[in-house]
Amino acid sequence: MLEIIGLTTNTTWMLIWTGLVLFLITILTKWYRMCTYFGKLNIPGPMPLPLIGNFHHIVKRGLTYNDLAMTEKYGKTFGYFEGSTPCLLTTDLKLLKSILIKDFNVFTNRRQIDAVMFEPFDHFLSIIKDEDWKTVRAILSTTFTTGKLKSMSKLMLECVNNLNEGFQKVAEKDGIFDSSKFFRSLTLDVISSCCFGFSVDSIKEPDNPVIKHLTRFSFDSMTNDPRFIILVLFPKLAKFLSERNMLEIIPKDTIRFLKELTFTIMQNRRNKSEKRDDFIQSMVEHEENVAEQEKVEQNNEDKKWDPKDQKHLRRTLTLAEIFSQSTLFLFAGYETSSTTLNLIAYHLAKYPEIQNRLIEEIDTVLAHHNGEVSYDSVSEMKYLSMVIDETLRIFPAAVRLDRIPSEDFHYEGMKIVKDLMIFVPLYALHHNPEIYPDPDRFDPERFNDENKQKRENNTYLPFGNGPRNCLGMRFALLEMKLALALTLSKFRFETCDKTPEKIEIDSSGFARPKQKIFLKISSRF
Ligand code: HEM
Repeated sequence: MLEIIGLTTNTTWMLIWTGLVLFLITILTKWYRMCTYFGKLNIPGPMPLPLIGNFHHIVKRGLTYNDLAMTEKYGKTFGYFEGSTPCLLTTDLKLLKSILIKDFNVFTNRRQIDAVMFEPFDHFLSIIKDEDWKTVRAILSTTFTTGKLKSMSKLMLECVNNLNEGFQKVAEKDGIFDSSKFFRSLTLDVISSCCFGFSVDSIKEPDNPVIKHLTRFSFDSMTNDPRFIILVLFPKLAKFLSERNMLEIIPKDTIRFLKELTFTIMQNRRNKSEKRDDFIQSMVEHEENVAEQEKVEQNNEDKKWDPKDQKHLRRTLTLAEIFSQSTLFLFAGYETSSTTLNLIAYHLAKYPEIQNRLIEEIDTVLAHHNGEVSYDSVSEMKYLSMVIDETLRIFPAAVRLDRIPSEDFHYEGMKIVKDLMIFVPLYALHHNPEIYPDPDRFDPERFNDENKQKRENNTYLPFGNGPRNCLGMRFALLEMKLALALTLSKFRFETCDKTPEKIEIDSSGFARPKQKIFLKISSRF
């Protein structure tokens, strides 16, 4: 009996030891491959640690500050590891031109994270690839034309008026407000109204179920959120957990609620029981155009759609695809625009002379437009653009661009292999003192015509560049200009005791300030 037990115990220990040794050998082999990976491609970079690669630096310094520190240390182009995933970071202007524009056919796509390839993420324009991306991008672009934006500006102004009502109430008390909270409310209302087709006032009705569900699209700092740490460091584990409903990015009830809402609104628009100048309406109009064109084609052989320039517009989006894009607009447009507005208000409060000059411009332009804040009047406000540009330089709301090459690519002796993750660290690019001397200083003059012309292309990329740049750029700029012009025509921002002296950004990937920004608002009249 004992012999048998002894034998079993020994065998068990043998198995455990063999397992451990095999595990160690696997880790060491993998680590060795990681250590030699970039050297073989002739790309410099830091030594990785086993399993986590160089991720510990991101946790320690924060995503953006780490990008800056590594760029300063390893130069314009280098490789490093996020977990065991090799990544290339570059701020080399010539390489950027290749990646974003010249060799776009090689660098068309972004990475797909397997663990999140389910509804609504699976149809996101930002994630889909190649021809599918081209088609959906062409269809969605019909929503962001000048004509459509002019119409949408009225919906945006309704939301800015709600914001100003909120500001008025604050100004009548002590004037102190949490700037991020107010601007988040604004951008949430704008996305809800323009992209989901549903009008809300989140300052007045914070308990509205739409607000409750939409705000679930905001995330904690990447390095504080275990879900993102698993996604980055252990993508296979993330996929395994996600398939078993153990890694939830957005709660299921929120997806169900918003999907039903989108479907109902879409049906109402299709049967013409309501009409609004928003994204959903654009998609219904697109469906009608395609149906109309098909009718024309059936009746007239000569009027066939020119397949060369119109081929992508022949298809219509499914309801699931439309819902997915509305959700993407929320992801892409909510945090980015609100963070930027929050930081603009902060800088205006800190630099009263800049705010005075901006207010002067707003008053002068509005005097020529019967006092009306509109698409046309804000388009004439040059200094307003300069203030927004400089804020997005110091704090690029989306802190990195990413692409993956579809084939091996050779650049100045380096081999950029197929499927290698490529990142463009915007914070590091925008803080290069050779391009922007004294880079932490807030100076909108960097964006006057003369100074802009002096700089090379691709030195300023808050909205990316090339065919895959930000689809919502003009939408976001319009929203921010309308918000600032209307607000500053009535109010002035000031600092208060609770205003932070310096801003540090977190690792959410959105240049979001770590500190709450409290400001004071006072009525101008
Ligand atoms: C201050 C506000 C915003 C900033 C700084 C910003 C920035 C960016 C950046 C850097 C990219 C990647 C571009 C590239 O890879 O070259 C991007 C992509 C995108 N953005 Fe924005 N964005 C903003 C607002 C918005 C808004 C309001 C929307 C929608 C209404 C939007 C929709 C998109 C979409 C759909 C993409 C993916 C485009 C594609 O893959 O074809 N963004 N944005």
